Amino acid sequence: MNTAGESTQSQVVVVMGVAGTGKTTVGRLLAEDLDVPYAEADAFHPPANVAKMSAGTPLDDADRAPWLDAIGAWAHGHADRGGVVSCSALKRAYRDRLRAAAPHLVFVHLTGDRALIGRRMAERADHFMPVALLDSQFATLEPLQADERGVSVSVAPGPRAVARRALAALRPGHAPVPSPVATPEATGEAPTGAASHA
Ligand SMILES: Nc1ncnc2c1ncn2[C@@H]1O[C@H](COP(=O)(O)OP(=O)(O)O)[C@@H](O)[C@H]1O
Ligand SMILES: O=C(O)[C@H](O)[C@@H](O)[C@H](O)[C@H](O)COP(=O)(O)O
Repeated sequence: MNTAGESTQSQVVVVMGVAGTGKTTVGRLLAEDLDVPYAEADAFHPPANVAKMSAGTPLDDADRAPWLDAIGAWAHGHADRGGVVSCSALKRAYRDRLRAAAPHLVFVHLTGDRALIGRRMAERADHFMPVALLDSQFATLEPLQADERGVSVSVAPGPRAVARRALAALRPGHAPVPSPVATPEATGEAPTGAASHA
């Protein structure tokens, strides 16, 4: 990753993935480690979006457009200082929209299977997002493609390990091809996209 040889410190990192995958938890840890501001995607939703999800209806592209634009504006505004923002960014088109506002974004896709994420969501208290929407989140999800700057990290381990693995994957000079001592299985991370190959 870091094809341009940039320091992770001055990058804006988008922590993406389906609801309940740990974007908030891991995103905060990453921001702390990088010593950059953190922003929570849910804070950018218009109230109507929160009401819709709370009622058990998935958002559509039109609902997500102003939300993505608000997150893109935040990312653009933090391009110099760096930052970490959570955002499900489920579709390629959504990530394109974010990149249109902030071209140098790098994505950390947190991945986990439906059963694990469903359990974690069910245990999470005081959150508007119903577990019932998880199937639609997985159905909508389009993983990072080969030309997108980013890495995928499994959320099977605890949050600190996930954050550590994400940071390692983001570091300049990260091994482009998994070596025998650092396979995706061993590290819990699955490099994806052009960025992970730098
Ligand atoms: N790696 C992890 N291991 C165990 N539990 C986790 C992990 N990451 C997040 N959690 C827990 O899972 C729930 C969902 O995490 P959260 O950060 O709110 O996800 P998201 O922001 O993607 O919806 C929370 O209760 C959180 O404490
Ligand atoms: O695009 C969407 O459908 C929503 O933005 C969704 O992906 C997001 O995850 C919710 O805001 C729930 O919040 P959590 O991801 O924090 O559960």
